Amino acid sequence: MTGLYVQNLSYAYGAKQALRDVSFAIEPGQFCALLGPNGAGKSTLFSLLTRLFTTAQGRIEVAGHDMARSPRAALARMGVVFQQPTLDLDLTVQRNLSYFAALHGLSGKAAEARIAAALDRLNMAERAGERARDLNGGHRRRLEIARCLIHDPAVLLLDEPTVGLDAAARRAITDHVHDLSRDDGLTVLWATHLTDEISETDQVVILHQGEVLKDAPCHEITRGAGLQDVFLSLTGAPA
Ligand SMILES: Nc1ncnc2c1ncn2[C@@H]1O[C@H](COP(=O)(O)OP(=O)(O)OP(=O)(O)O)[C@@H](O)[C@H]1O
Repeated sequence: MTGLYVQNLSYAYGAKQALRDVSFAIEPGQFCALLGPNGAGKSTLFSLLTRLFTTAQGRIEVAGHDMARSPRAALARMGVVFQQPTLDLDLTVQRNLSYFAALHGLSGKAAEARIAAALDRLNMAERAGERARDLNGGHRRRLEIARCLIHDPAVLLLDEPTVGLDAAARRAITDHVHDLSRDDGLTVLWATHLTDEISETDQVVILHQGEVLKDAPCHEITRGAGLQDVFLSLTGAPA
């Protein structure tokens, strides 16, 4: 299986319980929005999914690999875009990608082919020779998404990837990642607090104060109402 499974996950910072018995499953090729207001626990969940933190309470499975028992295999199948950009701004687009490819043991023709395919996928092929510093915010984010595809992951995790972007760039990035799930079969977990990034057919997991309040297709959660109104009434937070 190539999906993402989270079962009974809990995590506390000392006395502060950040996640409480969180469970959800994302089937292969599904786009799932993790929707939660500030402080809901999204970043804590991402830290557990990327193994920055570990917990004895609960289970994570990535593309069939148990995170606790086979962390290397699980992480190898995962592409991650963190909330804070992590590009080397002094390197070209191509060098940013070849550096990342080398970290994953890819070099030579194999690396070149994967880099070309990833740039093409994000409509960035003509930017390969530009320095990352000279790209606008939207293209820098696209470059980070291209980079997370290089090692051929099955599951993509994106933590509020549109923060700081204007409306057009936000729309472009959101559309690109929806395409990756629909056309390429990638399983996507997209953390956000912005309901307009979510499509009717997306799975939506609503997280609030460390607990899952809803886990269903968007249209089942809204039943004709606006997602923003539903989210607001569930969490009491401005969407
Ligand atoms: N290092 C820490 N020590 C203590 N409490 C923490 C720590 N990091 C986060 N928390 C608390 O855990 C809860 C979940 O935080 P988390 O950052 O995971 O939420 P979030 O949904 O990612 O929010 P945001 O959108 O603001 O990043 C919050 O109540 C937060 O204050």
